[in-house]
Amino acid sequence: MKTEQINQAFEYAKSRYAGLGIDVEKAVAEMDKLSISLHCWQADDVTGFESGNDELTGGIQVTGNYPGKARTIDELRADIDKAMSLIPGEHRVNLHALYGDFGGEKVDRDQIEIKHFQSWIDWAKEKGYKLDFNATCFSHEKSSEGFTLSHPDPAIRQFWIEHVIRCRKIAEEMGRQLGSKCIHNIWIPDGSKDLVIDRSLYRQNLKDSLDKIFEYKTNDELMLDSIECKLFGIGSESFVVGSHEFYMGYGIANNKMITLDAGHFHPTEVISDKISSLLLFTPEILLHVSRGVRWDSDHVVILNDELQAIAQEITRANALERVHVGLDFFDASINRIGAYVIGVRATQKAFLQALLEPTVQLRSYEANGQNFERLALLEEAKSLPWAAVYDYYCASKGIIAAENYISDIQQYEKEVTSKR
Ligand SMILES: C[C@H](O)[C@H](O)[C@@H](O)C(=O)CO
Ligand SMILES: [Mn+2]
Repeated sequence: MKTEQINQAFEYAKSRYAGLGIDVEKAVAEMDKLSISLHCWQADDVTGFESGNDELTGGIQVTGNYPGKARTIDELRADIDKAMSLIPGEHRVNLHALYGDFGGEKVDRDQIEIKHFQSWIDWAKEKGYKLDFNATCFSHEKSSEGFTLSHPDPAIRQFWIEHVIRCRKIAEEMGRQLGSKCIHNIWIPDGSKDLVIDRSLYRQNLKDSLDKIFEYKTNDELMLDSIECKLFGIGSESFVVGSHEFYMGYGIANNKMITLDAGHFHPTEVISDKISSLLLFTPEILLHVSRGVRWDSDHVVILNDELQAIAQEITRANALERVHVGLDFFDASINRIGAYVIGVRATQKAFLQALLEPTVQLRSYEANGQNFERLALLEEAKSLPWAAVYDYYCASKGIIAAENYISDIQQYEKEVTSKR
């Protein structure tokens, strides 16, 4: 696509939207404030850099063996940089505790410290990224029985409590050094393949562990905690301790953020419809933008109906500042950097489309009971020239617009990832 075409299309889009009372420049400026957190684990199939630990457990699975997976911290950082170079705006990087810079040393999870993440902070500072963080309660011998913070053995629970407290301290320091609140997410794999009699026991254990974890008070200006539920995982089909009800109850009672992962609910259940309810009761929300397909909750994000609905719910509720947006998928069957770019661009497109929606008119139709008019305008809005605005946004930020980024990724694959 040529610059001239982008500009012409944008001018047309601007006047088309102006006719509907929509200020395109304002929508673009709002979109530009949306900072998306890129999950580091897409680049290396959730392997991380712990010494001697490369088995992925916890009921999550990466399928595919496309060549070019990042094998070292330097490769992973280079891949994230490459992806960022193809995405307009300023974004964040979401790290997991198993991605520490351990220098080949065996550092157990209950021993990690800020020094193991200092090189990430320095790198982020140099590149202008902000960081988010996650405790890693899977891919470890002490999670091999399927339980961590809810384990019946108090010694195992204590090990994971210590790990999560350390992660919260690391997140706090990341926030301090980078001058931006670090979101720390807690997801645990705890659950069972088959029937469990004493569900209350495990849930009581998880509640007690979380209470102990949150006894350590962090500075809200530097970090915020979020807790993530799941319906089931591979090997935890019959029982998941941290269900939606569990974390929703805990989050509301304890003023914690709830993470809504788009792939963690029943196949026909959508997170878009949970946003306006949760925002009434929790301070903020963390979204894990993902795409469930049958049993898998982690396909590459695309611009589908649910992603559009998520963005619409947030913009219609005027809640962009209360929702943190992170990506969460892992696909090893295609170019991994391409997967990032597809996912972030799709997310940005969904938000831009939502910001360009003729919401004032739609609300007025709704208030007047003009439901045919509401449905008709919603349908027409789908084909308004929002894509021209997105291309213009890319170009205005000096980022390759439209499908032209495909050849850039092919080139990086030829020169870099295919040689790994
Ligand atoms: C690797 C992440 O912690 C993980 O994806 C988590 O957020 C999740 O969604 C597990 O299913
Ligand atoms: Mn998730």
